[in-house]
Amino acid sequence: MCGVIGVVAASPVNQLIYDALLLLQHRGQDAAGMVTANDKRFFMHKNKGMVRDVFRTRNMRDLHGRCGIGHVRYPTAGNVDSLEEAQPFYVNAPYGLVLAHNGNLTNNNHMRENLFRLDKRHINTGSDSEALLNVLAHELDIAVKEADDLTPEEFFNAMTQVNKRVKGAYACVGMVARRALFGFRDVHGIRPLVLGERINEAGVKEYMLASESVALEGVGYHTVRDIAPGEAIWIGFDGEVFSRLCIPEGTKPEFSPCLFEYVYFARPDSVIDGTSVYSARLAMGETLAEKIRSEIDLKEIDVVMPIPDTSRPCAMQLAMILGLPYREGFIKNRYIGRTFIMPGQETRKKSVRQKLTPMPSEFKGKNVLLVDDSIVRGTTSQEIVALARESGAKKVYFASAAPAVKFPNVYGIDMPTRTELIAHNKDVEAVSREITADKVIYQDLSALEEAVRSVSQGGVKQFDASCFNGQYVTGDIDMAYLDALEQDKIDSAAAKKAAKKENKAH
Ligand SMILES: O=P(O)(O)OC[C@H]1O[C@H](OP(=O)(O)OP(=O)(O)O)[C@H](O)[C@@H]1O
Ligand SMILES: NC(=O)CC[C@H](N)C(=O)O
Ligand SMILES: [Mg+2]
Repeated sequence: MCGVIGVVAASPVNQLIYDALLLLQHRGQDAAGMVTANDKRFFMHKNKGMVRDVFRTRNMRDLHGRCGIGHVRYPTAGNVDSLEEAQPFYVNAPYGLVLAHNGNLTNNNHMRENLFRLDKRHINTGSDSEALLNVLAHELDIAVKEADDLTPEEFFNAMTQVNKRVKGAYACVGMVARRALFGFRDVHGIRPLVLGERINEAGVKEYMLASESVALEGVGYHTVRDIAPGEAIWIGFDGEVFSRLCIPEGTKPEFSPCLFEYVYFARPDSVIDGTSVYSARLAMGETLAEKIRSEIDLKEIDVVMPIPDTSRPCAMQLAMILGLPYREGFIKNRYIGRTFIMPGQETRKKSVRQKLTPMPSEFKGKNVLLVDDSIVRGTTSQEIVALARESGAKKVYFASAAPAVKFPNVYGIDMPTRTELIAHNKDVEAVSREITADKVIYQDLSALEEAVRSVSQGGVKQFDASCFNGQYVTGDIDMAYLDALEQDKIDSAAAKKAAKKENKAH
């Protein structure tokens, strides 16, 4: 679940993009990058690590220009450790293009094969984003050959072709050298992308595209609107804006934003597709409270506690509705990032204990109801229930604002194998046993969807909820696809292990 930023301004944008990327850090902690542009060329810097580690003063000094794009990466395709796959990506023709991508393509292998065989382009990394950029470059090349020059019209024609060839989730920003900033969103609108603007001191309009509204509001822009599913936008370096729906003829894709953005990924202070994430999380707390009321005698619960950070609004509202005391039983170490998006199970497990410390006085002799936004691999819940018991809790109930996660996510969340999901092939009692809770209560999917819809001002009717119900909105995912994905993961883990062994031997 990466984060992207794009800006066209009247003064240097390096610091602005840096600040906006910091506000998107929760979407990707593994790598970060920025490309700026002046009237002649691009300037790029990217590396592995968090925003603060990647951009040093000396790097910032070299990022010239008043237009630019930025990216924070949470890898879902290719090699997790690879610097080569940090974004943005660059191709030199036509005109010179750079791209930053949030999402994950579901026809990556097929596309790469076609790029090589038909378009005579070689992709030297495993990144789906680099492949996407090459498809765009190829289609732009064809569009400009037919028209002799690149205008927004040719760009939109090329984007319609891209949307024909590329499947999966993609919310992107990019630039054409010396011409424009552009952005586009896949035809189902799975990943978010929002447009903002501001008027600077000289009265000139400046534009920003961002994965989440918090990134643009936090740096002094205001939200104009969400980019629509299948829409592409072109913001010339001269400030002229054009946009068009680039949905291939004969297709009628349904708008299906990712439900997990509201559950976990997005910051609560963002508004995505007209829906406040914070209000959605409060509403989740209300519906979950009703489920708890029907499953547990409330006299059995002494106290409600959130698992910081994401579940806080939900747990708070739930406690209020149930009339139970709300307490902070776990103190979060502010210097440890999000554990779910860290690579490697060992790191994730260790980090949960580093991140959350129990307050023994809140647990001693009490029946506690712990509330989290989701239980995915069960890393957090397993550790947390053990910590609660070690701290003297009598009974430990565990409630999840999301339903059981039973299927892989193929649209930009790194959970590609069914076996790593704690609820795969297990009923709720088996999950309770596994995390050693007295009882687990999951929110029902219909209640979760209704909760988000109830606060939506943007007319969102349906969601991509594939990790809960196994229904993939792009229509190209079946058992064979999921099996192959799993095999890929097993093979690459084995290859990594073998390489490590060989390195040691030398
Ligand atoms: O079952 P799991 O595989 O452990 O995944 C679910 C947990 O991971 C996330 O927390 P994370 O620490 O990433 O971020 P947060 O601080 O925003 O809650 C999420 O909020 C759950 O707590
Ligand atoms: N989570 C994402 O959005 C990842 C983007 C892209 N698939 C990558 O792996 O770099
Ligand atoms: Mg959490």
